[in-house]
Amino acid sequence: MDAAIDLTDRSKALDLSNIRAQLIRLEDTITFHLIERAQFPHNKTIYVPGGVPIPGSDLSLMDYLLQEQERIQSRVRRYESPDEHPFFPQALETPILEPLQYPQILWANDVNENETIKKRYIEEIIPAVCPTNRVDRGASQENYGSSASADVNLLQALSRRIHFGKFVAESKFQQETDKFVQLIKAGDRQGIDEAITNMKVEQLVLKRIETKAQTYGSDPVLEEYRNKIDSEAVVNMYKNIIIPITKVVEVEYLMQRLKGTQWE
Ligand SMILES: C=C(O[C@@H]1C=C(C(=O)O)C=C[C@H]1O)C(=O)O
Repeated sequence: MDAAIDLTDRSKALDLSNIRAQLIRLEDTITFHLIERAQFPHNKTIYVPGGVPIPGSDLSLMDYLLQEQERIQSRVRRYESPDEHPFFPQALETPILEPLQYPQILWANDVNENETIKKRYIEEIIPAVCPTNRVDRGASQENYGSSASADVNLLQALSRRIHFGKFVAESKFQQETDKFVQLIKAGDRQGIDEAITNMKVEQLVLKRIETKAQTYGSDPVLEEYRNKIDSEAVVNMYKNIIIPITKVVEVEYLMQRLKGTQWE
């Protein structure tokens, strides 16, 4: 997919204020996808391999839909973009569109936190945002397809947001190269984590996402349409899952940053 931030312009892509603006924009995407998913109950069956019989596949319904979505979107070069990371890399196909000419912005790395993202999404995020009090009445009566479609949109948005940590890390590396070279050469992950942490920005993110969840989750006119999403659950998701995994991406990206450089 062609990214909203111009990744064909290296200086713009590594401007920290531009990157943070993109993270803010992704808050809207994630909040609206959460509201969509929270319409439906947990529907735990769609996350269980074999829970819904799929001809020719032993994947869960959600994994199957995610894999096939990535397959078709790879054909319009979604995964050529440096800010996109597949959950099923083995399913990607050759794009039918001509490749975009991306300059080298990020250093070569193999950081991909999607397995962690998906595991925590299924085990922690869905139970927190979806009503779990309804009995699952099975495929013939529950919105399995709509739930899985909303999951795919959400997981792709969460993956993009979290892996934007690579651009943040590269930007910070270029701003304080000597400091990060020393920490990376020492293998000091804790020190790198402290160096990339900006608590003021994190607090602003949490305050903003709480306001967005409350605002987007309520109809501006009809009183009865309020709290379509649990804003506390959304804040906890950012605080305990999204921001921490983003920082893991930053740290692990930086741990690979000296490969092939004069500092190695
Ligand atoms: C993304 C950044 O790096 C870190 C991660 C943040 C996040 O995931 O929201 C916010 C601030 C930093 O602790 C940043 O500095 O903007």
